[in-house]
Amino acid sequence: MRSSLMPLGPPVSRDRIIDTFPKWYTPDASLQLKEHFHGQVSAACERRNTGTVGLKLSKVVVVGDLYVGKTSLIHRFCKNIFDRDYKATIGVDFEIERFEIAGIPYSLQIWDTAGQEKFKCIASAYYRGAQVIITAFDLTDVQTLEHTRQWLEDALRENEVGSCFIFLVGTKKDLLSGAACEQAEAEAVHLANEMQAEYWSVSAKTGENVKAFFSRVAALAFEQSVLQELEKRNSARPQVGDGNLIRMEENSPETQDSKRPFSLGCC
Ligand SMILES: Nc1nc2c(ncn2[C@@H]2O[C@H](COP(=O)(O)OP(=O)(O)OP(=O)(O)O)[C@@H](O)[C@H]2O)c(=O)[nH]1
Ligand SMILES: [Mg+2]
Repeated sequence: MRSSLMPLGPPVSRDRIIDTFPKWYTPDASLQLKEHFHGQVSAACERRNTGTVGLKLSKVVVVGDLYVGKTSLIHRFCKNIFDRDYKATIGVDFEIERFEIAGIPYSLQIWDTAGQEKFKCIASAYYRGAQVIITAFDLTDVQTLEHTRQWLEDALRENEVGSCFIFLVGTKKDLLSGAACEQAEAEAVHLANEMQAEYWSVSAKTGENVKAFFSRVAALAFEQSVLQELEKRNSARPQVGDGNLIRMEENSPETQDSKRPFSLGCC
């Protein structure tokens, strides 16, 4: 199941309002290079005609080795806190973050999973139904980058092929600078391309890029949710066919159009 219904709440905070399509971190490893919402999505949002999108929770799963900073990244974004002390995640945890995107309410359910081997079987039970998979590694520890392939493989096994946006995120950016940072990022960008992932460097300690990163995640997931909603509606729309029969039209130009971003933008 991709998402579940949730009740409407109070207005979202100002820094969760997204009006323009958030940009990528680097064009060398980006899922989409466009700078605006898809035309059909903007039109649907203007008409407030996005169906149940505003009532659903889109699932985001964060995976990666222990100690890379998954919990810290989520806590920096959702609670604006940073804890220097390490407290291992046991199994899984989640946060719900509410946005308003192009005037439409939208929510992410962000799942924080344990990196420790002994909790892996508990955590992996929660991979299913992810719209976004975030594979995190520590920019100062190349081994954790190497392990992201395996984390991604495990998460994808529980999901339909091509149904998830994939991000590769280098954490603890504050600990690296200059040539060392460039070298680590270059290796990560290379791997991100192999994984068909979008690459970001972040720091939970300073907050660098954290909000921009999650805004990008939310906008890509939102756009996909709206397009899926429109596609569902279009393909179910009855049309009068030859001989005055009512038939379901699968190949209308509108339906074809709304499919295009999936092949371009999604993994
Ligand atoms: N300097 C610095 N330290 C960080 C950053 N992010 C996390 N840390 C530290 O790294 C350690 C591990 O962070 P966690 O967020 O608990 O790591 P985790 O990936 O959730 O670990 P598990 O739950 O065991 O999988 C903690 O001591 C954090 O304070 C960062 O951006 N910069
Ligand atoms: Mg943790």
